[in-house]
Amino acid sequence: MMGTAATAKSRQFEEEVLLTKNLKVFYGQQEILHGINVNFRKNAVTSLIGPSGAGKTTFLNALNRLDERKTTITGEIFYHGLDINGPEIDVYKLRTHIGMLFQEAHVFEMSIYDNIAFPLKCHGIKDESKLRQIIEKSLTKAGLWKKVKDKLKQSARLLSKSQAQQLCLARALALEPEVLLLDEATSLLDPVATNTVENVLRTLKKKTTVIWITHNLSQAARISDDTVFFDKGVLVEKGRTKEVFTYPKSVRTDNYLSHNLRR
Ligand SMILES: Nc1ncnc2c1ncn2[C@@H]1O[C@H](COP(=O)(O)OP(=O)(O)OP(=O)(O)O)[C@@H](O)[C@H]1O
Repeated sequence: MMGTAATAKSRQFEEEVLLTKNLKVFYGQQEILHGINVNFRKNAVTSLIGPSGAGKTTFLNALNRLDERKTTITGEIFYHGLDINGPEIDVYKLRTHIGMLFQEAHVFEMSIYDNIAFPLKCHGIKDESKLRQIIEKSLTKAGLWKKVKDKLKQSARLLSKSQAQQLCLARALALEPEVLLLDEATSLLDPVATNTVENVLRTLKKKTTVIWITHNLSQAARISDDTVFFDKGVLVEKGRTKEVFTYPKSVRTDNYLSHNLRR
């Protein structure tokens, strides 16, 4: 049994799904992120907003160890208290807990079915009926099941851009990640698909911590519980979305929002 102090610590990690401490990211000699300290609330949707070049993507990629060959990282990123850059961390496994969706849909050169089945098989799920069950469930969650249920064996390349992105969302959801990172994942979608993804994010937050980058400020205001404003590699402000949008604490946030919300 754990002692009281250990129990309190594990409870703290339970709540602190993901947090960064003095996180700096460098491309070569250039420091892009200047010491980011942030804690993401469990099962909340957090929007990362800010001007182009602020470092949002660099930050998001660091949370998934995506750019590690190109960047140098100092400081720490903790996932339930574990330093994700620690030597004992299996990146492949980490990414089953922290999933990611990009602006462009990256479908595999495979059937719609196999696009979802492949990663599941890699993680040891081989039973066909179990696979079918997960595939149907995740395609339903992503709002695509009805459209593709009769053509699961067709190439995923035949899907429209929006449908391909929904397939990528289904693929990410199939692994039931605890954290889902999205980098402008709806910016190339049609309005119907955008609405579907927004609804998925709303329902996901019962079980999932969502962190996403969006340039669409009304979307951020609509969907997210919390908002983080980045500018020039600095985290300028973080708070409840309503507060950040209504009473920003920083003049920099205020200027950015008033300039960009009007457009
Ligand atoms: N591969 C790279 N090599 C060198 N510098 C890079 C690289 N990728 C990004 N940068 C630099 O890092 C800084 C932050 O870029 P980043 O893409 O993280 O910003 P962003 O806020 O996501 O911008 P956007 O909203 O336009 O996507 C920029 O100055 C950019 O030029």
